Order: sequence, then structure tokens, then C-alpha cells
Amino acid sequence: MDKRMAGKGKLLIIDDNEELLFALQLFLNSHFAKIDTIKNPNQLLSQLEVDEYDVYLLDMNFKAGINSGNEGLYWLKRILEFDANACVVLITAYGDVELAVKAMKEGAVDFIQKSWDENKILSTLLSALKLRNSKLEIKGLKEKQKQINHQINRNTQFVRGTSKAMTEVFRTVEKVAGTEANVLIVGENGTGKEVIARELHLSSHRKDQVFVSIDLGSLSDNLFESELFGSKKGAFTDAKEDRMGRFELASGGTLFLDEIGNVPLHLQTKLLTAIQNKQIVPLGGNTPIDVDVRILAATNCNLFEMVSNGTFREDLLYRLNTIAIELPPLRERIEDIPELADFFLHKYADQYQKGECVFEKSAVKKLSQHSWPGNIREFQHIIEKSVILSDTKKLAAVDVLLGEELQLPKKISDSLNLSDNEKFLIEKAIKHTGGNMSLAAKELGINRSTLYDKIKKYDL
Ligand SMILES: Nc1ncnc2c1ncn2[C@@H]1O[C@H](COP(=O)(O)OP(=O)(O)OP(=O)(O)O)[C@@H](O)[C@H]1O
Repeated sequence: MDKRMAGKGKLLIIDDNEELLFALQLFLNSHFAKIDTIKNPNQLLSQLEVDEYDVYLLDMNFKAGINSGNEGLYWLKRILEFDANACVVLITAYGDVELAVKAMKEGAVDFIQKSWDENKILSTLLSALKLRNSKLEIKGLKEKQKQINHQINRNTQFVRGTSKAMTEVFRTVEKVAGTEANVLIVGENGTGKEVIARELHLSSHRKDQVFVSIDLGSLSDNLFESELFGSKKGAFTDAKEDRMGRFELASGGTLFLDEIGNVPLHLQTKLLTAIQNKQIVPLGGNTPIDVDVRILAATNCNLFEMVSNGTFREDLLYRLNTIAIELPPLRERIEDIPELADFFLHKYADQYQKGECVFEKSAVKKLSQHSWPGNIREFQHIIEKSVILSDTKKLAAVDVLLGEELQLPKKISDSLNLSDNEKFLIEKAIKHTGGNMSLAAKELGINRSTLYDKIKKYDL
């Protein structure tokens, strides 16, 4: 007997044979925490209202001489309606295998034929209890996964934007999210391809399942297969145990293949086979495993060009881009910059406990004029840096330090114009102090409010 299980489960026996009920209860008593018995199955539903059981032992035939089993099947159904994870073991007439098979198809976990031996009934009921515990564990894990997913999803806020290009993107997202179509998202680095992939997932029927992302560009040939398809113990030197790959992990949910354009040709074939067959074979294994994943892929490469020069498989491209979504670079959607600036300003002001901060018009103008080669990722970093370094709640252009501005100007202006020189020195002091206005004012020999007046005057 499994000692771990002993005394833990609750058993309900439903049989109209009183003698049998008594004998079973006596014999099984030490193996279950609680055993209840019911003679009349009509009491079953009211009994379920007052207590909860792990295992049920249910007679198929309640009137002597009637062997149709219909009554047993009826009560089996009622129990499973009440608790889909219930483990019901049936007592069938001797030799009635056909009925037993039918009952198992309807959800019973096992059956015992009348005139059993004691060891057989005990081992059957303990196996049912083990199964019940596994079912409850899976139920708990699923619930946990759902909670974790909700938690992750709550933290993924983003800006939709009102630019024409982004409005078009979200129109497509809304149309395709609910379908099972594979989607290819293209755009420069940092344009938000993963953000859109997550949004597609969250708007889909798979939203309570996992979103698994993998950067294919960073995988060596060796790692590619084991990361994607998993590996069996002993498949290679370090494979000390079976390991699940991303396809299997994502099963039921969404798999996001990032940097798809960086996958070498020979590995593209393996990827295509997995996507096409909806099956993977772990490294070192030989049994295919079914996987149910929705594929979203992203790249900054022109895959059509790659197909024409023979570096990307055409059949894989057509598998991936049932729907294509193109994300514009930030410089082509400057209408969205004020909203993005506000979003990140609040985010980082909150994170660094800077209180309620706002951008002055000059700052937004400066942000809108930059070309943002690193797109939203770069934009976000610049705002984070500005929030950290500034010591004002009203950030002006001068508080927004673009990458190149952090270096000191190389030569002093040759101009003798007083204003030009004053502007130059103020800029120099600000850069020199890394944007710390109090320090800059001190270095310039003026007070902070004078410095701010001058910043305004020169539109810095
Ligand atoms: N619309 C948006 N609103 C808010 N933040 C965004 C938005 N789009 C992108 N970001 C942020 O910008 C950063 C880059 O986004 P993301 O990783 O999705 O870009 P990507 O195009 O997938 O980049 P890469 O090509 O380098 O993989 C992330 O930190 C993301 O949170």
C-alpha cells in the first residue's frame, strides 16, 4: 500500500446491499480518512451538498436482478457534473465487460467485478485516490498558471497611439486576434513587435494560457533544437534529465518566434516541419509529441528579399505570414510622441518616486525632432535617464538629454556675441553636471531660478 495515501482520502460507497456496505467499510476503514455509505442512490445529491469525496465506489445495478447498468450510468453522470475531477470506480456484474467499457468511456476511472478479492479492490481504490490527487494537483497548477498570466498581463500596459499607421495596425490586430492565423510582425528594432505579439495573444481565445517567447537570433545551432523541441535525458553530455522545449511549453497558448530572419536555412527546415505537422520530436527521442500552438513571428529583415536570394525558405515564409503586420519606425509616427512621452514620464516618475512630473512644450518639441534610430526602446531609455537626472518636476528641452548631448562640447564658441556665449555656457554646464540643475547653476555662479529663466529664454 502507498503509505503517503493512507488515511488521506475520503470515500463514498453507494450500494443497496447493506451487508456489503458494512463489510467494505470494515475492511477499508484503516485505508481512508473517512468512509461514508449510501444505500439509496436518491440520497446521493443531497450527500454531495454536505460533503466532498475523493473516490466513489458506485454499484451499477441497484435492484437485484436488473443488470442493465443504466442506473449506475445515470448516477455516474450526476457525480461528474458535480465534480469533474471525481474518481468513480464502478461495481459491475460479473462478466459484464461491455458495460464496464461503456462506463469508462463516460468518465469512470476503473471498475471492479462482483466477487472480487480484497487485495484487488484495495489496490483499485488506492490507484483511484492517487489519480484524484494528481487531478487536483493539475487543477491547482492550472489555476496558478492563470493567476500568473493575469499578473503578467496586468503589468503589460502600452500606448496604442493615434497615428494613422498605428490605428491601422490595431485594426488588423482586432481582426486577426480571435483567429488561429499565424501572424508575421515586421519592423525595425525597438518598434514594439513583441508588444503587438502580446496584445494579439491577450485578445485571443488563448489568453488564459501561456505566451512563450524565444529569441531565435541568439541561439547557436546546437541549442536551437533542444531549446525549441526539448531533449531527452542522455541526448547530449549535459542532458541529465528530460527537458521540455518551447513548443511543448507553449502548447495550448502562443509561441512568439522573435528574430525569425536570423535562422539559418538548415534549421528553417526543422522549424517548418514542426509548424506544419504540429508535432515535435525532442532531441534524443523518437516519439513525436503533439503540440497545439499559435505561431507569431517577428523580424526586422525583409524576408521576401531573403527568399529571392535563397537565404529564407519560401514555404516557411508562407506558413508564417498568413497575416502580416508592419510596424512603422517612431520617426514616421511623431503624432504619437506626446502620448508616449507622457506614458514613460509617469512610469519613471512613479518608479523613481519623483512625484507628479510634466513635460514642457520645448521638451516634447525636442523629442519630436529626434530621429530615434532605436525607436521606442531608445525613446524609453532617454526619458528614464531624464527623469533620473532632472531635479525639476517640469521637464524642459534642456532636461531631455539625447545620447550625443551627454558628451561635452569640444570647442569654445568663437563668437563674441554675449547671448550666444551665455547659451553656450549654460549648455556646457548642464552637460557637464549630467543635467543636475542645482549643480549647473552653482558652476555658472547664478541661482537655480535664474538658470531656469535663461533656459526658457534660449528654449533649451
Ligand atoms: N506602444 C508601446 N507602448 C509602450 N511601450 C512600448 C510600446 N512599444 C514598444 N514599447 C517598449 O519598447 C521596448 C521595445 O519593444 P519591443 O521589445 O516590443 O520591440 P521589438 O520591435 O520587439 O524589438 P526587437 O526588434 O529589438 O526585438 C519595450 O521595452 C517595450 O515595452
